[in-house]
Amino acid sequence: MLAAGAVGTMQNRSERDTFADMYAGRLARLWAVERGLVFGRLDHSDEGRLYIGKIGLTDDEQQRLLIDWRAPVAQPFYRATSTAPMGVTRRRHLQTKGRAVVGVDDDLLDLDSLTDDDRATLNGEAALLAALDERRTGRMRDIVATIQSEQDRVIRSDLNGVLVVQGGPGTGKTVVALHRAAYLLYTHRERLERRGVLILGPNLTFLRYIEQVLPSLGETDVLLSTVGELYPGVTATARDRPEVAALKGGLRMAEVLAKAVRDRQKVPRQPIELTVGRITLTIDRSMLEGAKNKATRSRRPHNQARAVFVRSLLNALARQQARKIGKGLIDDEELADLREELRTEPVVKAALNRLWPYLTPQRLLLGLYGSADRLDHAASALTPEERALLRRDGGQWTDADVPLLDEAAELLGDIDEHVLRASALQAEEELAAARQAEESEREAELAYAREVLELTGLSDVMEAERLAERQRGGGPYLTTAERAAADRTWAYGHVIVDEAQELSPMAWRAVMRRCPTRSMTIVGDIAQTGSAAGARSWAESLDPYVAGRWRQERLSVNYRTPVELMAVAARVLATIDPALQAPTSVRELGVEPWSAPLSALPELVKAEVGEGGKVAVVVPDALLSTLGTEITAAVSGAVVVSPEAGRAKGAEALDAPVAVMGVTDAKGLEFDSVIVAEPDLIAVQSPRGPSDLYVALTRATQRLGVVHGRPLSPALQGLASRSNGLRPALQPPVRPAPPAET
Ligand SMILES: Nc1ncnc2c1ncn2[C@@H]1O[C@H](COP(=O)(O)OP(=O)(O)OP(=O)(O)O)[C@@H](O)[C@H]1O
Repeated sequence: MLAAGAVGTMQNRSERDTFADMYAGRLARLWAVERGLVFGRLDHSDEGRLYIGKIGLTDDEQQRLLIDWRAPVAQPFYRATSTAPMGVTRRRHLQTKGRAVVGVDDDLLDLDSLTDDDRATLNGEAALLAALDERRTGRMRDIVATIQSEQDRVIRSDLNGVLVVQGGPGTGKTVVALHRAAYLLYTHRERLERRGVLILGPNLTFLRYIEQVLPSLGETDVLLSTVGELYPGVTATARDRPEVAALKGGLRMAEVLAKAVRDRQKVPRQPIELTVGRITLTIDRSMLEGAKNKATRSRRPHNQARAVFVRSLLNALARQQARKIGKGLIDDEELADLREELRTEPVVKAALNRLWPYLTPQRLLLGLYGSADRLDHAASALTPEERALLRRDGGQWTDADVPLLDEAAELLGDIDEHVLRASALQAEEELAAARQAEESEREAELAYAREVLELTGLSDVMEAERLAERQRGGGPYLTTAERAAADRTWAYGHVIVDEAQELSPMAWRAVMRRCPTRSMTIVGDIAQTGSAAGARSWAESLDPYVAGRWRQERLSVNYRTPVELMAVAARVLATIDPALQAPTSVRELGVEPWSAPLSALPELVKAEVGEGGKVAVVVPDALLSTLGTEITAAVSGAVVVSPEAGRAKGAEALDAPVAVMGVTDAKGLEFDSVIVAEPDLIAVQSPRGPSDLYVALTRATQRLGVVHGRPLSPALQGLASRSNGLRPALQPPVRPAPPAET
């Protein structure tokens, strides 16, 4: 298509582009599923043989060659057992390298047909254990070949309603949620392709970690985002202290914002005098009250109610003007003429802007944070100490600000497009004028113009404008996910929230707005809640929206952390709440967790790197920069993930041999080897510190150590000590039996 070049009529060209896009998409999808394209075979007692793979394929005669794993006929591959064989006599797992089969592993489900030899070599779990033992690459991989039955139930659960998937660390919640997205897109293609699927994750590094999974399943059009990226045009680059995040995340902020908007609709005590030409007009209190009442009764959001306010006030002023110039009673037409004349008078415009300003969410929020007076008024329901926590001048947006911006956008409503365009143009003109100014003035003016754009949120408006232009003007084709990402009011067909226990009540409001049909999958573990504003129970988070209408599935088997490591984590879990149950690990490796002095950290990191695989050092937030510097100086290629790091840094950390990070950035990730520094400092760094420690201790797939200067708490005492590069008590790992020969 591309070689044909851009020739012919406009229609020809546009057809060519459409086909080129379509083929490119198909090609990308086929490349993405190349690894492990076919991984299973089902032998049925009656229907013969079916091959199961990542996508469905037919030959030129439309004969089925490969069944998509999501198709209903593929279900026995995941669900059949020897007690309920679902018509299957044998299930075969195929391991491939490139296009060659390198191993097979059979489950014989019809036990009567087994020979004695079969019985001796039968090992149904070999494929799973082989997959779990593989070294980590820094990116999550799909698990289509080894989905377990309890996971399959979650993946194929009905599209409608809210499904909560509760499970301990490593139970596959994330990977299962991603496979569910692929399954739902396959089964409800028509509905979901149009409305899109949104997946929310806890941080940008995590999004990088999971971003390959859906493309590898042939699905490319899903939007991955964090709550901090949910508001188009704003990127949260800072993190609030726990007490500030907790305050901003609380529902009281909804009322504070509503009040802050009302406070911007002013009725001054003193009348306002305006000189228009040779006469003086007066805006008095009763005119203002009347206009404000009409605007409030219109029940429109602030920026749209402004039109009602302005019209009412201009009518009153026009009548006053008519009286003053001796016209007495005027008809509607004359009234309209006078009103339009007044509308363009600079003094009138300025007065209207003071009385009922157009507001962007950014301007409202910064205006509130930036003024102690405004805070005292709007946030009178908060204590003085709480109000002080909100005070700030400018600065970067934080994750906790984003749901507040979203809430403000609801209260304010959109600004008329022509007003936006005019203001954006004006701001751009100011910028251009500043560029031409004298060198000495230039810097200051430029900075000012930029600040204006930034503070008023017009920089985003212009972004949005450009995007709208792309959409209108036949620019590059936008996918559903791209269009949805740019539109704050987009209603998704399905929303998946991962690490959902971290969402604050204000964040839930923002998420629920994006899914009016409430078709959602909520994935998380209440015991891992780290955010001070996060959930203490699913009911507390969800009942305000779907009371009695959400269903829960539990995942109980840990596929990540070996038994030896999980035993340590379980002791920490018991300190949070003795009633909490750690998931059961599926593997035993014979490698004991160890402890060592903090001073040995750089040496131990080197030793771990020497053993191979990806290494993470999880540290208390307060020590991130010192320990980060120490490790990057000692180990080449080590990368520190700081809260400000964007997606690029996150990806760098995943690819590095060693990554140093706080617990918030380690959420949802996994590494071959993990060293937790000063565990007891992690446990006290925030009110949810013990949960943070539990998260840190459950990130490893193979090896775990702790280094400490402070005494260890009882839960961590008794670990084998390791002060040099040597690993204590290394025992030969218990390996599963080799797969059956065929
Ligand atoms: N059926 C399976 N086959 C192969 N690997 C699996 C299977 N289920 C889970 N895993 C692997 O187990 C690991 C943990 O999965 P995942 O990260 O989804 O767990 P999680 O429940 O989200 O954990 P956490 O709550 O700690 O973030 C991943 O490496 C995943 O690929």
